[in-house]
Amino acid sequence: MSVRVVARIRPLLDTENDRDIIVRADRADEGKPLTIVKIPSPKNGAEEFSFAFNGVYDQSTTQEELFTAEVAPHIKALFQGLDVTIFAYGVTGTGKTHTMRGGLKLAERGVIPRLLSNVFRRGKKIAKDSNGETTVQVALSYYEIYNDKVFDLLEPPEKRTPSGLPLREKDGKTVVVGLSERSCEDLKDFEKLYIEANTNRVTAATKLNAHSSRSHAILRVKVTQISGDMIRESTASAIDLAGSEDNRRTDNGKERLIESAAINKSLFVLSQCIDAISRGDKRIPYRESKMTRILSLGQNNGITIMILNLAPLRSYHLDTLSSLNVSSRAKRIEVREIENEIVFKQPPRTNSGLGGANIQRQPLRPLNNAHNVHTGAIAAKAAEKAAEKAADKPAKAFNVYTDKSSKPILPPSRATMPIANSSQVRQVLGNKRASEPSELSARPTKLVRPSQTSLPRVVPQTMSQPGSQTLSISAEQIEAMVEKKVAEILASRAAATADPAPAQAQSALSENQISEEVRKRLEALERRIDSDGQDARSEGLRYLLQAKQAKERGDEETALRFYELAQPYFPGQEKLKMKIDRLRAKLAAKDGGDIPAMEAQKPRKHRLPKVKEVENEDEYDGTEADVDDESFVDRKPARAKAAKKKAVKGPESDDGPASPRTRQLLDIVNSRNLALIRGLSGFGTKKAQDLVDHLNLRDGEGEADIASLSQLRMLPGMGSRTVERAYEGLAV
Ligand SMILES: Nc1ncnc2c1ncn2[C@@H]1O[C@H](COP(=O)(O)OP(=O)(O)OP(=O)(O)O)[C@@H](O)[C@H]1O
Repeated sequence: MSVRVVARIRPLLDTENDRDIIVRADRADEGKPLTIVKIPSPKNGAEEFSFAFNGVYDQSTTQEELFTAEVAPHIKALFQGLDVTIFAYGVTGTGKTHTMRGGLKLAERGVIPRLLSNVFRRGKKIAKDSNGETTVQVALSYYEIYNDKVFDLLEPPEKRTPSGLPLREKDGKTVVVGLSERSCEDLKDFEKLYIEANTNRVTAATKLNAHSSRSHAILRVKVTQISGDMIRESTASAIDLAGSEDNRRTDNGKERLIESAAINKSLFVLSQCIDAISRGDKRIPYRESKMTRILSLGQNNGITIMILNLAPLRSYHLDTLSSLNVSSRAKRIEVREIENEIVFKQPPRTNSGLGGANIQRQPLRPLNNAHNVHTGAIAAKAAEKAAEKAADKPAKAFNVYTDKSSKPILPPSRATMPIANSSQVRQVLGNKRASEPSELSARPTKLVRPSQTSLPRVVPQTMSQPGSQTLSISAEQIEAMVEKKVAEILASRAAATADPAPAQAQSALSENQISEEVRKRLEALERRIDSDGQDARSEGLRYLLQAKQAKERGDEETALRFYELAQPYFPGQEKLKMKIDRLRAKLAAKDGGDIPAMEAQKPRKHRLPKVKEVENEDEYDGTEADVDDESFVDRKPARAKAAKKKAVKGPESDDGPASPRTRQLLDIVNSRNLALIRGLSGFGTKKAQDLVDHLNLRDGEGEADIASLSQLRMLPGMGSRTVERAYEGLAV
């Protein structure tokens, strides 16, 4: 089944005026359910765009109607062993939290409390119908992803470590290592835990001078059915994503931009994943952000429902178009519906392999079920009781009331109709980046303006990971870079948003364009990067990897965005800068010069000799191939200079024929044979692996073998000393 994508248009708030309504729900045919969202073109109000969804819920839709139509039908499947994921996507203030969490009153309860209520009710029924032979246990995990770091919300904020909890792949699923899990007997238990956890979320956010809605919140409800020695586990995940708004249209200060960059990055990666899946690419960039790793859209077996929340107002116009574009593509994602199999109780394992102080253990699963068992423990009844004292209530806390049986309501637009064809989705804009009417900034925001001091505190979290080589960068520089970078990213994002044509044109470019070989190499590099942990260099490399992949598919706008994201990690690197400049100029030439003026006018100087001098913009075509993308990685300007200097008086000059020893060294290097390279003097496994990865990357770009020692010295992680040691260590 495809990911089911439904849109929900929220009603007007008291302060909003119905004159400003521009988004409306519609149906494909008279008498059919609502499946279409209509919105005018920002450039020409007379023109209207239509986006088709599996279901559309208009302003009058109640919480109960939405739940009954979209979530309740899947509770049965959950108990049959299928995992269910429900996530809310949309701009800040469009009703994601209202939809997922809801309000205080019974009728205002959102998807999450209703889901729990239904789960408990069904669990009780199963136990009763089986005369107590089957017991149903419910356990909760609740965590947030803030600035691409995972924090347990069932633990008090004081217990957080700056780097958050790590993720691991286990049996084909992404698990959060060390995440706590609490058993939950009934709705009251749940209410207490949930309120306490949301208080933790607000407290933690306040400490950072941020707003809790700037993180993605993930509630995981694990249902374990035990019958004799048989166990069946399944999980319902309810995810309230952070707002996907464009910062140019909010009153975000510079400080918030760092945080926004993390949100934008994860949501951008999400949209990249959606694009890649809908194009049928083999490689989906899940690993580029924690949120997408956890969400694993289209990878997880089970049922996925994406709720796109929309505000009907003009002040959200461009953001609404952007989110409509992303989510309407998500419909094409196919999800395998595979039940989690029943497993049998076995003696507990002594070591699960996953560390972490809080990790719970679970019974050993038979290996033949390993592909779909859940990790994480069945939280024992003796699980830690929630702290008695709930401090300040969260801003949007709600009460869960005992469940009253409610009249089932027919789904207003439970559409099983096939997705409308793409012709129904109108092209939105031309190529030019949309300028914003001034009224677009008028919408309310929930963002808290932080103090000036928050920037240096937040930035080093990202930049100062172990292994980072970019620490010399000052807070001011970062601030300037971030400001510039975000402005640029958002400018190009708006352009992409305003014009879905390139994305659709891209879908015509098949993934065959990335050869199998290149894909393998990229994946190898990705794994390598991943194993490097979270250091800033890895982060930079990830962006470079993304950029290269985008370039491979001919998506230069995306490539540019990723190169720009990578830039702060490789400060002072002329090659990268030139690459960015060139791409900008090239795109500007395509777009008729409509790029941020400050960039378009940049003088092109300090070119490295290797790069072809460019006289006019036409000549940019084809100049990419002669630039080694990653040659700046691991290299500070001073170091590059030193390497150059040494190249002249190295083991041997590159002039004239290579000596036998040089030949021998180059042969070993060019063999790409890990064992041989590791055998070189001064090479450890990591260095050897880095070199092989890099050579593979060069291959993917059609670059020739390493022909000289000076060329070798210029490779990432090499340098003169390494080359000298390897050279000296060779017996001729
Ligand atoms: N369907 C609805 N009915 C009534 N009020 C709604 C509805 N949807 C949203 N609202 C109201 O709109 C406001 C914004 O909603 P909410 O906070 O849920 O947005 P959000 O998308 O979660 O924003 P953020 O990304 O900042 O968390 C709230 O006051 C909420 O009560």
